[in-house]
This record gives sequence, C-alpha cells and structure tokens, in this order.
Amino acid sequence: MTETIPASAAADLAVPTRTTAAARLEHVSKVYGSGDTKVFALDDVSVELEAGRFTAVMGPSGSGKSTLLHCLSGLDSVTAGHVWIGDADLTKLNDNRLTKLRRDRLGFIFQSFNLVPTLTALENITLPMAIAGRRPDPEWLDRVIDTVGLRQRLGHRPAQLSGGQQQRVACARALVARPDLIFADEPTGNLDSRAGAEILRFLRDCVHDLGQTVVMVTHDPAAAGYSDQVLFLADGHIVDRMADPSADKVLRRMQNFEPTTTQEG
Ligand SMILES: Nc1ncnc2c1ncn2[C@@H]1O[C@H](COP(=O)(O)OP(=O)(O)OP(=O)(O)O)[C@@H](O)[C@H]1O
Repeated sequence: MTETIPASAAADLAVPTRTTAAARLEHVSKVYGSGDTKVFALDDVSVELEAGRFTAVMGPSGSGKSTLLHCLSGLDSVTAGHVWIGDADLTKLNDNRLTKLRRDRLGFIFQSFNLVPTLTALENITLPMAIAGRRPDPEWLDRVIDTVGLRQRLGHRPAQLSGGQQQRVACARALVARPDLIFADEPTGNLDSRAGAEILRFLRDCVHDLGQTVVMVTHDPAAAGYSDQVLFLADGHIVDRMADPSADKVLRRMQNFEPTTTQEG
C-alpha cells in the first residue's frame, strides 16, 4: 500500500491557500512551439511551496519537471499565469530586478555546473557573492566546505577535480550565500551513492536546521526519500503528492505510475 494522496485530493492540496509560501505557481501554463508542434509543458498548474520544506519533483521523462523548476525560479518565462517568490510576482519584474532577485534570494544546483575554469574551487564557490559585493559568513563557509568534502581541494581548478568534486563545488556555490530557496535539478546525478547521500543529507539539514527551502527535480527514488514531500508530474500536470516519502514508497508509486490529466487550481 502506498500512502500517496489521491490525485483529486492532491489537486486541492496544491492550490495556493496559505501566505507562508516561499514560492508558488498560480495557473501557470508554459507552451512550446505552435500549430502541430505545440506542447503544453505545463498546463494550468497551481502549486504552493511552503517555506522551510524540502520538495522533490518526480515524473516520467517529458512530464514538465525541468520546465516547472525553470519557471518557478525565473529562468524561463511563462505563457500564462503568475509565479511568486515570497511576495514578488516574477511575471511583473523587469530583467534587472529579476536578475537581482535570483542573485540575492535563489541558489541553483543544475546538471551543468558552469564552473569558471580559470578559478580555484574556493574562488568558484565564493564568486556569486563576490559579484554581489557580499562576503560569505566564515563559519558557514567552513561548514559548507566540510560537508561537501572539499577542504583538501580548495586550491584546485575544475580541470584538476573529478566530475563528482566539480558537482560538489557547484553545490557549495549554491549554498554558501544561504539563499531563501535552492533549486536543484538532479543534483546527485553524477555522484557515487556515498557522495550523493552526503549532498542530500546536507540539503535536508539546510531545510530542517536553517529553515531553507529546497526544490529538487530527481528521477531517483532514494534521493526523493530525503525530501519532506514529493510532487508527481505527468503531461504538464501535478497528478499526485506524497508526504513524508521514503525511497520504497516513492519507488512503488513510480512503478504504479499511471499518468492522469488531473487539473490543478
Ligand atoms: N525549448 C523547448 N522547445 C520545445 N519543447 C520543449 C522545450 N523544452 C521542453 N520542451 C517540451 O516540454 C515538455 C516538458 O519538458 P521538460 O524538459 O520540462 O520535461 P522533464 O520532465 O524535465 O523531462 P526529463 O525527465 O526527460 O528531463 C516535453 O514534451 C519537452 O519536449
């Protein structure tokens, strides 16, 4: 037996009703192409992400997971609807204000890390804060470095690091400014299971100890098991929501996955 909430109830749960949201989508659609090639990557999705929670986003390939993350984090524009980060409506911000909001309040961990090849690991980690004219809190910087296991590699350049170590630099870079929200797209995709588990535990601690909010796209039920809740997407809709997931529960849900087109909002 899974403990997932039926899709119809999930729809109700996903409708924005509280004011403590770190982020929310309000009737968001994202359409790619036109005519015969038109794709509704997101189709009238409304969802609220409460502050201080770790949310995993799962679903079949092409269901809209990355699109949801990109729209939610202001990396991509929406075709219709509104996107809120706290009380800021991203669809109303000009490019400069959107860039500033992303820089000051959001952290990103994506599959391609875009480390600067000429900078050391430490310089890469602190670069976004340096650009913003801010200094990292030394204690927090130390904790981040130790947690991601980079203490012995701080002077190395990306080419001198393994793929896993480069990913850990990218994680540290996203975490060091203590952003309100961290958006992660398959953050442990190329890490071995031990290194991946360390990153996931660290993200979970950021949420539970420091009140940060993490939204993570993953295909891995074990990774989703670290989250507080899982949103399941299919065909551009949120079709289910699982509270207090475990890897086993998520795996069973994925195995039984029967995409429906339950409408949100
Ligand atoms: N730039 C684009 N142009 C046209 N169609 C796109 C574009 N980006 C995404 N799509 C389409 O939108 C839908 C959702 O894509 P998205 O990448 O969000 O899915 P996903 O769930 O993240 O998939 P995966 O698990 O394979 O990464 C897919 O049908 C995809 O082909």
